[in-house]
Amino acid sequence: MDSSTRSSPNLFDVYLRLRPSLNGNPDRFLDVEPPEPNEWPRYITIKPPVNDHRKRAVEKFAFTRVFEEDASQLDLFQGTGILSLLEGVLGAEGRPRDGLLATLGVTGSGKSHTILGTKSQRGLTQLALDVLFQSISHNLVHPTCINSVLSSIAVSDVSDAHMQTAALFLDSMYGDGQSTRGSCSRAQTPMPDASYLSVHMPSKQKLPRPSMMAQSPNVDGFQVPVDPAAEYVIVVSMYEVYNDKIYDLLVSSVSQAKRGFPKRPSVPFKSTEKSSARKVVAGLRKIVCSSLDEALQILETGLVERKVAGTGSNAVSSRSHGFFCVEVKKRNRIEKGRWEGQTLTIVDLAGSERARQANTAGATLVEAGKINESLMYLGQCMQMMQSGTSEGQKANIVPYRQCKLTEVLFSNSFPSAHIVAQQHHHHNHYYYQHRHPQKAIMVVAGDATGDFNATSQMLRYSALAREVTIPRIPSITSQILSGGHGNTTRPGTRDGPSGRDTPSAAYLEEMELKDAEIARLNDELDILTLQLDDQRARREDAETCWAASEERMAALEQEIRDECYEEMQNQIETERRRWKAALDAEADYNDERLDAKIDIMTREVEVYEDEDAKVTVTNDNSAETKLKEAEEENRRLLARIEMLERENMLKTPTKMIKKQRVLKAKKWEAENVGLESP
Ligand SMILES: Nc1ncnc2c1ncn2[C@@H]1O[C@H](COP(=O)(O)OP(=O)(O)OP(=O)(O)O)[C@@H](O)[C@H]1O
Repeated sequence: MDSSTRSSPNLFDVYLRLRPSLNGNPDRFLDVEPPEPNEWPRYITIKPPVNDHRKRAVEKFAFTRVFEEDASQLDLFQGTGILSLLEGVLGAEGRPRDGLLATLGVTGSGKSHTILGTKSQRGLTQLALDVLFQSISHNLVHPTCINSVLSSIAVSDVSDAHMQTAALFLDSMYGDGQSTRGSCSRAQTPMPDASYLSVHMPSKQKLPRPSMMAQSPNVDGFQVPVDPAAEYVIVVSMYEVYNDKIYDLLVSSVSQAKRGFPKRPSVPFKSTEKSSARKVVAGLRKIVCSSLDEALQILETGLVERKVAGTGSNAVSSRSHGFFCVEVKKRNRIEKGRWEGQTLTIVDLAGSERARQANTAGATLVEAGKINESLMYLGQCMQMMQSGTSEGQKANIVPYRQCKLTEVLFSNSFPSAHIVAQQHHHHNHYYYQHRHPQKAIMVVAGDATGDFNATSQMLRYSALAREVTIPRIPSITSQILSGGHGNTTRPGTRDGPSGRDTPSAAYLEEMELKDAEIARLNDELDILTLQLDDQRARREDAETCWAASEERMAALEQEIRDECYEEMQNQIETERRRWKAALDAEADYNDERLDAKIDIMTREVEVYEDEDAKVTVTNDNSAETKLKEAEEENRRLLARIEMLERENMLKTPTKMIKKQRVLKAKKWEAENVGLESP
């Protein structure tokens, strides 16, 4: 197994750290192969537990180096090349590059122990910070000057961050009384356990005190070269990737809730105005630290937030991928130009969990699915990165855009050129800046006596190389020759002087062939069994991802339905208002028309009925003429009636009728006379 051809020389180094067995369990399924003389162990083999009779294949994995159970935190720090990572981040001697340090492992395998340490032992993060601050101590901007450079640091930041000094941030988180700048009497206050081991955020948090944190191992004397002409600042930010979303860990979810914001807002991973070519985690709170103690306090604050903000299930195991970013920014001491620099990102990846072990209830399933999904993509990316293509090609083939985790982890892993704008005498100058790909170190934590399935699955996608070997079953011939076949008499044998069977040469040859055939079939069977297990594990993972996706789709569907409903309601309301307005306008118009008609009618009626208005009417010529015509018509009609009555009387000389007609005529006359006379 030649891993040198598969592993890229500088892009990714993978170390395996084995933790001491919890209960002195002697049933190890993992063994470290003895190294070549003057070399570190690099290979391990895993064998399924003895009670699993189906599988007898042995899997062998290659790593950059394997750290056995007795390795100390300092061994890890020195042996994993973290110093060279820091050299790249400081970039004093050419080839400045970002650094990535990540840990991966099954729950309980010792990831947090390695990367963050315990109450008594510092982890790789604290050790790296210590060496960093030690190295730049003489060039660090003095704490009293931090406030004056804050705005220039903020201007140079490309990620729309909210820049703050550590002093101000810690004051805002813990209140004046608790600050180190406050009274010294507080120093005696016993700190319960402000480290990551404490699960619940106390109602009033206590400022984590560096003097109470682990001091060992000591890394005094470790130095990384710095640029003597430069002044430095260290800017720290922290976030977690949880269910494919990014959350700022330096924004307290408790105070968010107190201010009436129930949900933690997530922050985007996107390209910004100042970083158009490269995506960044945008809008984070970034803290400018002027000492190691401040940086450690920020780290503790973020770790407590990670525990508090998570779900209840988070109490035991970290379910989110935690990111701790240390930006080392520098500028020329004299020219005081633009702040530039590299970032060291330290990642504590969530424990991988087997689908069947995950709780099948709602959120937990989604969560477990998300973790498995992101770790699966991570595995794919790592395998692709280790394949022997050039860096430029890898950028195209590594599928790192599949989820937030791999996007954040790997988008910085490839060489890129991006345009930088620089202000010079009120003019913007643009130039291409070539970025070297980040250097990445992965520490895989493993327990040789832990969960075989989970561990082997994790090793499969994190190791630099993998090989399956089949242990040969003991030769039947050798068994026969050593007399292991018993007393059975076989064809072609003859009785020897001792009375034992001695097989003939032809029989032995035939047995050898059969033996070889059996061994071959066994090998095939083993490989098939192994493949089947692999496929089964993949299927389970895929099923969990599927279930998680379905749930996500259902949630999305509901969201879209709600949105559509709301939009529909809004449209209906708009339409209703429009129609109401149109109806009102119509009604107003009708009212106006009616009013106008009534007006006209009233005026007409006034002409005929309003006695008082007559003077006005007489002045009106047309009305007067009409009146005269009407009177004339009236007289004419009366005359005609009279004439007709007379004719009638002549025809029907009934007294009665005549009398009626006369009466009627008289009545008409009387009325008309009444109308005419005022
Ligand atoms: N190398 C080691 N030496 C001594 N103790 C260890 C070592 N590794 C782990 N432990 C102990 O084992 C316990 C579990 O380890 P740890 O919390 O680091 O696991 P983890 O992989 O981070 O788990 P999770 O994913 O649940 O957070 C801790 O109490 C830790 O101190």
